[in-house]
Amino acid sequence: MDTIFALATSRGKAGVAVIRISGPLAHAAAARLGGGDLSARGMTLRSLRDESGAALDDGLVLTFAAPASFTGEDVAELQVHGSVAGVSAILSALGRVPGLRLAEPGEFTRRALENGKLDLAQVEGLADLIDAETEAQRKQAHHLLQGALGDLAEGWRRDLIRAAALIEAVIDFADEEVPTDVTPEVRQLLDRVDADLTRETAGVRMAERIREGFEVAIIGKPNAGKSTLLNALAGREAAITSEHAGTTRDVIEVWMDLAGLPVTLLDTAGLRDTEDAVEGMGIALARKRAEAADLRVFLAEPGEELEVAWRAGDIRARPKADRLTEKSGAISGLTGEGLDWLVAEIGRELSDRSASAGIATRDRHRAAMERARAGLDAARSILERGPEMYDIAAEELRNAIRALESLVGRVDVENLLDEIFASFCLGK
Ligand SMILES: Nc1nc2c(c(=O)[nH]1)N(C=O)[C@@H](CNc1ccc(C(=O)N[C@@H](CCC(=O)O)C(=O)O)cc1)CN2
Ligand SMILES: Nc1nc2c(ncn2[C@@H]2O[C@H](COP(=O)(O)OP(=O)(O)OP(=O)(O)O)[C@@H](O)[C@H]2O)c(=O)[nH]1
Repeated sequence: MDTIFALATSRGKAGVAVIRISGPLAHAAAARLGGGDLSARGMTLRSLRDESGAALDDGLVLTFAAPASFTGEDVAELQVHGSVAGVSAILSALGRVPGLRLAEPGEFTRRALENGKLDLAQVEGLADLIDAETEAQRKQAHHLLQGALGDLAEGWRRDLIRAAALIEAVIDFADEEVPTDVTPEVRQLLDRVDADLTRETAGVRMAERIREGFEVAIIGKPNAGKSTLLNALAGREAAITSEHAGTTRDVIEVWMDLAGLPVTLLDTAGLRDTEDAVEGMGIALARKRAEAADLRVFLAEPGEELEVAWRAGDIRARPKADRLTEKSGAISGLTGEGLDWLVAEIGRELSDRSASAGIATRDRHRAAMERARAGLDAARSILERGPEMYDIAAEELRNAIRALESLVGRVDVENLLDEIFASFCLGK
């Protein structure tokens, strides 16, 4: 097994930078730069030198002995000053140590997976945690990293294994007088797992929104103040505003952390009948994006006809509050009036929906759970046809069990790994 190394912190000026080394030569390599033996697990301040004895930096050297490390291998960390030149000098010196090579993106985590330190769903959680930019994303990713999905899958797997064992006992003792009516218990086990899988599968959609972000479209007539509102919420001039109706034509997207939730706000072309071909294209695009968005904020007076279908949870805000005497439900991007109310409304609606998010967060999870349910449903209906069909039912249950195992990467995932690790940053 190669010994690999990489900068684990991000490149650039920083207080401290961490260089990680993992593999059989990790401790020897750290000792070589750090001037002498290191304890199997510990932390010492060393003067780091290259092979000619020239000083590189003073740094903390941490050692972890296999298997008690992040990767499960011998690991050493060099915690050095976060200097661009200092870090490159140390990385070059490590590159000259025979037997060491630079790690590929995600390679440390890949080893942690191979050594059973993390399951596949935890690896996905780790990737999400590193990407997390809002509180909701952090919580969701941390839950996954802690192994919540693996725990769930393990519980279901145990139930299905018990159900399969009950069925197989009937097959094995078919000629003998054993209490053969195992179907009530089997049915109960299958019903329970089915209900859990149904709930978890339904929660993936919302969990995906938290992972990827919600789209909130601002729509209304030309000149309603959509771009001004977007800029006020974003806190910067993301979109051009003008008194000229029909200013915005493309969809302008602004990412923001809205009450802990990841939101992409969309500013769209004002909706009206127009002779202008380019504006017309902008309006068509506005409708399309507004319809596909998770939530629509209509800048419109009560009773004003809306040109995009209203859906439950959508919000109507009256434009240009500063010109109104009756202020309820009105906002102004120009004066800031009503913006707290609007942000709270959007936040409340999206967090209500987020409550239905499950632990599973990806298409891959949904697909595995759907395969498990298909096997389980097939087993359940085959069981009804009587004991002569039990072996086929047991086979369907084994398919369901395999699908659950793929959730945490116990089986069938070799071809997925490259894809999953490709998105990792170097040093992770
Ligand atoms: N300096 C440093 N900080 C870090 C990490 C790291 O690798 N290095 N981590 C990297 O992601 C995270 C912490 N994750 C870690 C997970 C496991 C082990 C580890 O040594 N596990 C052993 C021993 C456990 C123990 O001491 O109780 C094990 O699991 O056997 C270390 C860090 C965040 N902070
Ligand atoms: N009094 C007042 N004027 C506003 C307010 N918001 C925007 N305006 C003005 O209304 C005009 C249109 O504002 P925009 O934000 O460009 O409107 P829009 O809805 O994006 O317009 P289109 O791009 O044409 O669809 C500009 O002159 C703004 O300064 C507001 O809250 N109060």
